[in-house]
Amino acid sequence: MVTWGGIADDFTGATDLAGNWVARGLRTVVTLGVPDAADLAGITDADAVVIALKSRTAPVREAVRESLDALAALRALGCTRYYQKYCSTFDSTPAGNIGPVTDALLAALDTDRAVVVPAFPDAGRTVYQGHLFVGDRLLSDSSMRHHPLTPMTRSDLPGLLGPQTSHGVAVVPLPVVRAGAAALGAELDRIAAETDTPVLLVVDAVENADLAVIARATAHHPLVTGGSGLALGLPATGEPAHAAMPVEDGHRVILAGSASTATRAQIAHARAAGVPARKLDLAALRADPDAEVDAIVAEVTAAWAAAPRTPFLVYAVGSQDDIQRETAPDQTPAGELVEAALADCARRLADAGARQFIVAGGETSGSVVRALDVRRLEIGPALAPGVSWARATTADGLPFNLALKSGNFGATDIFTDGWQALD
Ligand SMILES: Nc1ncnc2c1ncn2[C@@H]1O[C@H](COP(=O)(O)OP(=O)(O)OP(=O)(O)O)[C@@H](O)[C@H]1O
Ligand SMILES: O=C(O)[C@@H](O)C(=O)CO
Repeated sequence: MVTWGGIADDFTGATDLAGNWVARGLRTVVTLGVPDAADLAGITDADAVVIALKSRTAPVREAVRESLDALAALRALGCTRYYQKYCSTFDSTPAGNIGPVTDALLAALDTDRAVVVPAFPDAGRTVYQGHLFVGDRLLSDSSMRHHPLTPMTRSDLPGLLGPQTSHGVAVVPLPVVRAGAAALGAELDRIAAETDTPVLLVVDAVENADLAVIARATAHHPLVTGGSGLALGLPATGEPAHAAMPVEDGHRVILAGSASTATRAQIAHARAAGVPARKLDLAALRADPDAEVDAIVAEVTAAWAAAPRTPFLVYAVGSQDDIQRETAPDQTPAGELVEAALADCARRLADAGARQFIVAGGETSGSVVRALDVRRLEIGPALAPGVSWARATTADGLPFNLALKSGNFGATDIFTDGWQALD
């Protein structure tokens, strides 16, 4: 019976949440986009279903509509609890899309509160006094300050969320969490009873033990919101529930559209280790995208011919200077060019025999996975906190091994050593 329904605002985030549910013993399926009736009928024996949307940077109305469609699909599956998954670095703008989606889900579920828990200590995300930290830095002092789509220039969650929601936002500090689930639950009740309108409750958490307390205190809440960390706070229902993941025989490719610091370090490491690589040429893409993709495919297939088991890395950003933030009004933004090119590369390289993909970046993963026409993922072993191998099948039944890596997740050697589970 499906209990949990996840609504994730990007594809890497969806596999991140799914991986953590799997780690707690929940059999979890990820659908890419809102599932139709046929997709729903194919979901059997799952405890949790995550619907991956590409709504993080979509227009607000679209993000809300898609999230409500996802909620309706999850309700149709019989879910009784819902998890709005957004980025552990709270990627959003003053317009949204975190707050508007939470408001809409609260209204649709007719509930008066939702906790806000971006903390994911295993990945270095902690919340203290309502402020979000990335490692030892405030969010606004981290590399997220320079994100090409959602630059995060402040760290206080009420300040970030306030402009995005029509509801009140309260902070529940760490000592209340450390007082245990009963005390935390009583405090959440007290705050919720103070107003007639729903309230968003930012709860501090710096360790997994704090997440376990929050999970217990919210066990009766229809809706929780956060990064994936809160899923790790659930009581384990058994051994990790990884899907069997047959290794698909074929070539390996890494597609990195992410501009994040961790991805850049992973690219530098892979290049230093001799992984054949090609950086997208933005000027060439602007001039003639098909010709640039033709040239990439020719280079990758030649490299595979020489070394069939060696992955090839196609990437967008080697250093901060590569990021083009401004474009003339009549020009396609660089990010769109990159996503379209990597999506095209994915399709063409799959036709040429690629069966094992690591894709870096949430937006990038959305574009790539759509181009591959993958409808659902079954989650396999983890490569890093928040990153798992998955078995993917296209609408035509073509199977892949796919790992969708969030921009700032994964150790430096993930592009060289992340393949071990497939060896
Ligand atoms: N040179 C560039 N100039 C501007 N934008 C770029 C450039 N290269 C890539 N991009 C865009 O930057 C965006 C990066 O977002 P993406 O979500 O893929 O990665 P990320 O933010 O690092 O990952 P995550 O969302 O998982 O944290 C994509 O839309 C990508 O196309
Ligand atoms: O929560 C995270 O940090 C990731 O799953 C993510 O959403 C990055 O795109």
